Amino acid sequence: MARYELVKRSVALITLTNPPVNALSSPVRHAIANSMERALSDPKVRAVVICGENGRFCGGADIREFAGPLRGPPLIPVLEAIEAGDKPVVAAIEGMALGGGFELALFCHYRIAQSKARLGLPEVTLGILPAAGGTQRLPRLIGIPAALEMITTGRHISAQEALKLGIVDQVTDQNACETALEFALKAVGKPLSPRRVSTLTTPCPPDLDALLEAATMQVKKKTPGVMAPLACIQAVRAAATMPYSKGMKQESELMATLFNSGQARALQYCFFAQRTAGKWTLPSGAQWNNSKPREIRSAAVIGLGTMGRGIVVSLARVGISVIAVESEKKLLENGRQMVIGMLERDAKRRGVSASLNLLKFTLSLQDLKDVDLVIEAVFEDMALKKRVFQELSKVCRPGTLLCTNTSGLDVDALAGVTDRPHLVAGMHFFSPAHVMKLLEVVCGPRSSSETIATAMSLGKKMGKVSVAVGNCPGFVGNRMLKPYLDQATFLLEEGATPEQIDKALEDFGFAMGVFRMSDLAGLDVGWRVRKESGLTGPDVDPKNPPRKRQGRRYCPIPDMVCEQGRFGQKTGRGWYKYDKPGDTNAKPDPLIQNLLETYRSRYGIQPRNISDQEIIERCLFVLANEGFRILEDGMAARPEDIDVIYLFGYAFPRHRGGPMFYASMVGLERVLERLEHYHQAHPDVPHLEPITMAYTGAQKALKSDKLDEAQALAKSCAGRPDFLPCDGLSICATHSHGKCFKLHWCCHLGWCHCKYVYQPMTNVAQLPSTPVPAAPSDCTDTIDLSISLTERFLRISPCFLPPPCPESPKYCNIAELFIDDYIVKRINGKMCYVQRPPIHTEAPSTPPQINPASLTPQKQHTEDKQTVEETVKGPKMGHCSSPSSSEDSGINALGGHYLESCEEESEDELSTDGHSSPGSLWDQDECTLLSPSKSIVEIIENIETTV
Ligand SMILES: CC/C=C\CC(=O)SCCNC(=O)CCNC(=O)[C@H](O)C(C)(C)COP(=O)(O)OP(=O)(O)OC[C@H]1O[C@@H](n2cnc3c(N)ncnc32)[C@H](O)[C@@H]1OP(=O)(O)O
Repeated sequence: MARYELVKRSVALITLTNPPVNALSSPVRHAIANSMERALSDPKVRAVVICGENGRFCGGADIREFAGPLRGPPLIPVLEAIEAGDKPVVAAIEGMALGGGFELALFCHYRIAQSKARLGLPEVTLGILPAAGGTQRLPRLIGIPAALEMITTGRHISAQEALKLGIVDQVTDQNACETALEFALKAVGKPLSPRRVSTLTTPCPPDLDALLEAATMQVKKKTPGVMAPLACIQAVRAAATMPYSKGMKQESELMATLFNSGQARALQYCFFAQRTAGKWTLPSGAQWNNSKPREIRSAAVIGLGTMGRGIVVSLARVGISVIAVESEKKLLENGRQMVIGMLERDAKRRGVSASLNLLKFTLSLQDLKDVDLVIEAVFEDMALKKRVFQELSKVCRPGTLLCTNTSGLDVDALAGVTDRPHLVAGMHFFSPAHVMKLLEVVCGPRSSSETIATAMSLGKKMGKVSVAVGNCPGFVGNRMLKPYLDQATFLLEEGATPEQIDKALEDFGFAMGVFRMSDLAGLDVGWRVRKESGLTGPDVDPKNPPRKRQGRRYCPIPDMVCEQGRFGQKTGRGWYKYDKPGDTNAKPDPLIQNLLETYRSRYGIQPRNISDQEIIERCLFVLANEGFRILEDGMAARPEDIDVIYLFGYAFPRHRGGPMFYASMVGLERVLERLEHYHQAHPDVPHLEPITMAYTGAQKALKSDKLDEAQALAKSCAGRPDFLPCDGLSICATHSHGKCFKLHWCCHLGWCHCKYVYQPMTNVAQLPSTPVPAAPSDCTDTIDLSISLTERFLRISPCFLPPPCPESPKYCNIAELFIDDYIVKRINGKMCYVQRPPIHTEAPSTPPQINPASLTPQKQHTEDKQTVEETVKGPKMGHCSSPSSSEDSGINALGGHYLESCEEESEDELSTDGHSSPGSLWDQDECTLLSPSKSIVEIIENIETTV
C-alpha cells in the first residue's frame, strides 16, 4: 500500500500504491505511519519525498470506508507525525491531490506539483468537510477568502493556480517526483518551523463577519437546504478566530454532525451511482468490460433544431468532424449560424479556439456515405424518422452506426426499417444538448454490444453521463415524468395552487418547482403531444367524460391554460404571469386562480387544504413507484441508473440522492403505505397503485413490539413545531437501521425521536442493550421478509449500504435482515440471523421473446451453471405499459439550473405518430450482496437485535 525506498543515499521515497487513485484506505494510512517512523528514525535519511504510483498522488480518503466503522489508524495523527518530524518532507503531486490527499500534502513541509496536476478539497460534494485539518490549514496558508471559496465549492484548481495562491512551492513540467527529490536535498538543514502550516497565523480580513455572512448567503442561495457548505463556513470561521488546536476540535465536531447525516449518505451514494452507471450490461452477457467500442472520428447530425444544434456542438468540441444536415436552405443557414455562434462562445469560455473547421453543412443525405455514425434529431414523428432511417440505410456505408435522438419512440421500430438493425441504438440527449450532462443510450433488442459500447463511449467522450436503458415508451426519464406531472395537476384540481406546489418542491430541494419549470420549458410542446395522442382537442369523443381518458383520471387544466395562449415565459403568461414575454420573474396570476376556482365549481370539486407533505409524497413517491415498475420491466438495470438519470437529466436534488434512493431513505414500507393510502383515495390513478411485489411483501412482514413502542413515542411528538414528519434524511442511528420506520418524527438535522427524546444521533455501540422480548404467543418465530419490496430493493441495490455497522455484537442492522436468503429465527432465546435454503421457484411461464434476427442472443441459461436466483430472474421483455410521454426533451423538467441560458430556439420541422413494438430484452439485476460461497442453512451470526 506504500513502497519505501532509500534513494540518492539520503532521501526516503514513500510511494502510495493503492490503485486506481491511491486513496487513503486503512492499509495506506498504516503504511504511511510505518514508513514515516522508519524514515525519521533512520540516521541515513535526511529528507523524505511522498508521491503516488501511476502518476496520481492521492484521491483522498477511501470513500467506501465511510460506510463502516473506522479501522486502522485515524488519519490526523498519521499526518501530524509528518509535520512534527525533524526532517523535511516534500509532497510530489502528480495527477491529483484531492481531499485527504490534499490535506496530506498540506502536512508536508513543501509541495511540488506537476503542471497538469489538479488540487482541491471536494469533501463538500460528498456531504462532509475536509476534516483532516483542511479547514484549519488552508486558510492559514492562503487566507480566508480563497480558502473559503475552495472549501465551500469543492472546486479543483490547476497547479498554476495553486502556485499563484501559495499552496505549492514549485510547478514543474518534468516528473514531479524527480524534481521533489532534488528539492528535498536542497531543503536539508533549512529551518522547518516556518514550514509547519499549523504554526502560521490565519491572515484575518477586517471584514471577516461580513465576508462569512456573504458566503453564507451565497451557499444558501446556490445549494438551499444543504448542510455541508454551511458547516464548512463555520469551520473556516474557527480557523480565523481560534488557535489551531481549538479549530481542529471544532472541525472534528462539525464533521461528526455531517458524517452520519442522510445528506452525506445521499451525496456519497451519488458519487458511486454515477460511476456504476457506466458499467452497463446487456441480456447477452455483453457488458462494459467485455465489449469494444468503435472509434468515432466522423459523425453526422440530421436536423438542426434545438437538439440537433446542441448535439453538433457536443461532437465538434471533442474533435469529431460533423456533417450537419437540414431539409431546407433557410433552416440550414439559420442552424449554421447558431452552431457557429455556440461553438465560438463555448471556445471563448474555455480559452481554446473554436473547432469550426470540423463542421460541414449540407442539404443532402448523400453526403453522409462515409461517416462513422449518424445521429438523427428530426422532429418527434415516427413516420418521418422511419423515412430518414430507410434513406440512411441506402446511403451510408454498411458499417455506419445509426442512432436516434428520439425522446421516447420505439427504437426497434426504427431499426426494423434499416438493413442493419444491430447497428441501431437510441442516443437520447437532453435539452440543451451541449449543456445537459445526461445521455440515455437506448438498447433495442437487436442492438449489438459493439453498438452500445460505441454509443456509451462516445457519450463519455462528449463529457456526458451515459446510462444504458431499455426500449420502452419514454425510456426511463420521461416515462417516470408522466406520473409526476399528472400528480401535480391533480393536486391543482383538488385545491392546491401552482405556487404552493412549486414551493413544496423547492423546499424539498428542486431549483424550480414543476410549474415554474414548465413555464420555462414552454407549455405548448406538451399540449401538442396531448393533441396528437388524442388526449385533447377535436379528436376526443364528446361523450367522453372530460376528466377521464381510457378509464383513467385526466386533468384538462393544462389544456385550458394553453387554449388561452398561455405558453409560459416566452408568451409572458403561463402558470404564472411575467412582466413581458421572455421575462423570468414568475408572479402568481389571479387569472389562474380564477380559472382553478371556476374549474372546481364546474365539476363540483370541493377544494381542500393540501399539506406540503401530501404534495411531496404524491409527486415523489409516484416517481419512485414508476421506477420500481421500470426495474420490474427490466428497462433499467439498477436503481442507481434511474437515480443518475434523475440527477443529471431532471435536476433531482443531489443531496436527496435521486428518487429511488430517497424512497429507500424514507423507508420503503412507509412509501408503500402512503401509496396505498393515496391509491385508495384515487383508484382511477393507476400510477398510485404500488407495484404488486410491494403490496404482497407488506402483507407478510410482521411488526415488532419495538416498532410499536417507537411509533407510540413518535406519535406523541406530532404537532411539535420542532419535529417534522421524517423526511428520510435524518438517519436513525439509535436503532441502527439507516432508515426511519413509518411514523418516526425527526427534526431534520440529525435528531431522532423514535426512542430517545431529544437525544442526538447516538453511536449505536454506546446504547444500552435491549433484551430480546419473550417469545410472542401469537406469531411464529420466523419473520418472513423474503418477498418484501425492501428486500428486493436491497438485493438489487448493493450500494444502498446499511449505516455504519456497530462493532457491538449486541446489535445488527435491520437492513441486513431484508437481504434475500436470510431469515430471522429465535434460537435458544436469541434472535439469530440465518441463511435459508434456496427457494425452488418455477421459472417464468412466458419465455422471453427473442427476435430471430437478433445479433445479441440471450444467455444460454440451460448450458450455464446457474443459481436458482438466475433462473427466477431471467431477462425481461416487452414494452412497458405506461403511455408514451414524449414531452421532452427532458427540458430539465423537474427544475434544474442550466449552466447557461437556452438560446432563442425554434422547433424542428418534421411530423409525428408512433407505434411501439415489443421492446428490449434486458438483464435484470445482480445479487452482489450475497456471496455464493456462503453455506446454506448455517447460522452465520448469533446476534441479538433491537427489533
Ligand atoms: C477525515 C476525512 C479526510 C478526508 C476526506 C476525503 O478525502 S473524502 C474524499 C475526497 N476525494 C474525492 O472526493 C475524490 C473523489 N474522486 C474523484 O473525484 C475522481 O475519482 C478522481 C480522483 C478525480 C479520478 O477520476 P477518474 O475519472 O480518473 O476516475 P473515476 O472517477 O472513474 O474513479 C476510478 C475509480 O476509483 C474510485 N475512487 C475514486 N476516488 C475514490 C475515493 N476517494 N475513494 C474510494 N474510491 C474512489 C471510483 O469509485 C472508481 O471506482 P470504480 O470501481 O472503478 O468505479
